[in-house]
Amino acid sequence: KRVAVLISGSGTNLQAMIDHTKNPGNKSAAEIVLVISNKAGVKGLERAQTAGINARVIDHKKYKSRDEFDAAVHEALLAAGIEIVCLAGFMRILTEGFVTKWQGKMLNIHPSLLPSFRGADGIKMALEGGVRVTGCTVHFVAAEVDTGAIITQEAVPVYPGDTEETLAQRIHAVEHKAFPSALELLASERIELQEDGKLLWK
Ligand SMILES: Nc1nc2ccc(CNc3ccc(C(=O)NCCCC(=O)O)cc3)cc2c(=O)[nH]1
Repeated sequence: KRVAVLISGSGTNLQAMIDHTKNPGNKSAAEIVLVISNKAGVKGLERAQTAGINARVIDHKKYKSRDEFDAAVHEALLAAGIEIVCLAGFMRILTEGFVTKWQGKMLNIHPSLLPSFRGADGIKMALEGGVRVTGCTVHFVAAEVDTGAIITQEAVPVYPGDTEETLAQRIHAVEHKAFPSALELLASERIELQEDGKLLWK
């Protein structure tokens, strides 16, 4: 399956997916053929170029509306024959129209055990919430942020004295396993998103 990864920054999850899909031993059903960033000059773009993957910037500030930005992204995905979209630290909320077009084909990774701590700062909220276990969630993208069907989750302990940095590092380590495995499930058609929004294991 032809995969595009949308990023806004360093792209550490992008690197994990590049390493996974490029490793012949994994016999991956996914091939990352396009990386799109909404911000120029971010490390994720260099990671793509180093891996020989087509990378481009679609700057949301250059578009008059969210719809027009999303339409430009959609056009780029169609032009590249994309079948699966992965959001890897992509920080723009996507419009319902775009999400509907990619229903059941778009994955996101979130740094908490959803439905706990939805939104832009899952790690900080877990620390402030005083939880002893948190982790990451890979889910299908639905119009309402961080509510799509859950595919995989990985748990990590929260230790006394943890800071956002130490906890983020522990979560990133499991993200780099969870995202490639969820991508593999979708690319090899072992999972599907049902019409009712529930996950179907085939
Ligand atoms: N419709 C839809 N789109 C998404 C876009 C990105 C992410 C990644 N996780 C994200 C979760 C939250 C945010 C957020 O609140 N950012 C601050 C506002 C930025 C802006 O103005 O756009 C961004 C990404 C998830 C979703 C999702 O679940 N559904």
